[in-house]
Amino acid sequence: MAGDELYVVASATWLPQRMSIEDAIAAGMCDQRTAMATGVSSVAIAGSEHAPEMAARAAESAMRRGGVQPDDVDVLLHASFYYQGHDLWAPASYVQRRAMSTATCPAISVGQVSNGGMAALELARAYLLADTTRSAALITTGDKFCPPGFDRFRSDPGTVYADGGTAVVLGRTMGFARLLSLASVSAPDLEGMHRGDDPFGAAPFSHRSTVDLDACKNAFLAGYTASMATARVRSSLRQVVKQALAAAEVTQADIDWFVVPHLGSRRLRTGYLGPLGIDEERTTWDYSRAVGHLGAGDPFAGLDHLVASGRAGPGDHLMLLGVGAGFTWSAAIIRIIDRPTWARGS
Ligand SMILES: CCC(=O)NCCNC(=O)CCNC(=O)[C@H](O)C(C)(C)COP(=O)(O)O
Repeated sequence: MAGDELYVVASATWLPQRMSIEDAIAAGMCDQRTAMATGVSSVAIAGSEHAPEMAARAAESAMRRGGVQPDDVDVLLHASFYYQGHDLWAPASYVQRRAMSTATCPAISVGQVSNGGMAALELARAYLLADTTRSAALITTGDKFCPPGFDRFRSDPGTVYADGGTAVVLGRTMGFARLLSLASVSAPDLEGMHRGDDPFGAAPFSHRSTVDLDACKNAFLAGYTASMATARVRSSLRQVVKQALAAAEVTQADIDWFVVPHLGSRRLRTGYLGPLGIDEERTTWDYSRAVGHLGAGDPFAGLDHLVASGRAGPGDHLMLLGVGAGFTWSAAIIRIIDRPTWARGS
């Protein structure tokens, strides 16, 4: 293997139990209109589990699947963006203690809102390539979008939020897939989309008791019209896809699967399927609609689903797409090399 080849050695997802959308409607958590508009069929909703615990469980599973020992890992990057359970604390170190207790490598938290997993993957790649003595990185994500501060069905209309953890091991040793490229593009002129005209506060929830991204978006769009924002979003997405394809020396026609953000059906169609001209059947939509938006973890959950289910196999090219408030977009191209022993059909 050449010096700069990096592989996905293992992936894993830890999800709490699913609530059907019908039960969510019956419980008064979701209205029929939201169910119809988002097309979501069920949502992973944590009970007593908390975000870093779910991340640690995914990490333990990934390390077991990859035969990775704590001392093999040179950096742990934990991505999240909602409350991790304690006010001033190191969730990445909690994940490290739970999943790799004897490790002494750096454990770092990464924040890029819903693109945090992809940002961590990009940082992990650079960290490993910066020093040939470094061999593996463990990337985890974990979030729990629970009341009182978050309404998973109403805080961000168009997206239904779910709870869960994901993990990926990126390394120099041979894995089930090779990371061919990863590109990222940002549009900081859109950062106000998730801030609106709220004043800066002195403590969380100093302006409202529950996250209301629709209020922020509507305030922002008063000055930056929806059509301008939509055009900016679409052009940035196309740019990052073009960069990732070029760096991998493949074309979009070579992509067998698109791992898409777990957005509602309208947002997915208008923001991704339409602008990129991709068929829903070539995406992870039928999986994502049954899980919900896992915060920073969608790309890894989708990758893990395609591989573990056997739907993605040797020779397949996957494009992982991430988007985060800010906005930042990332696209990664990976080629499946082998069907891991933990995958169906192996
Ligand atoms: C806050 C969590 C997070 O980082 N989410 C990723 C960023 N949000 C999205 O990509 C959702 C889609 N939203 C958008 O593309 C822009 O807000 C648009 C372009 C204004 C469309 O908004 P919509 O009409 O879908 O509410």
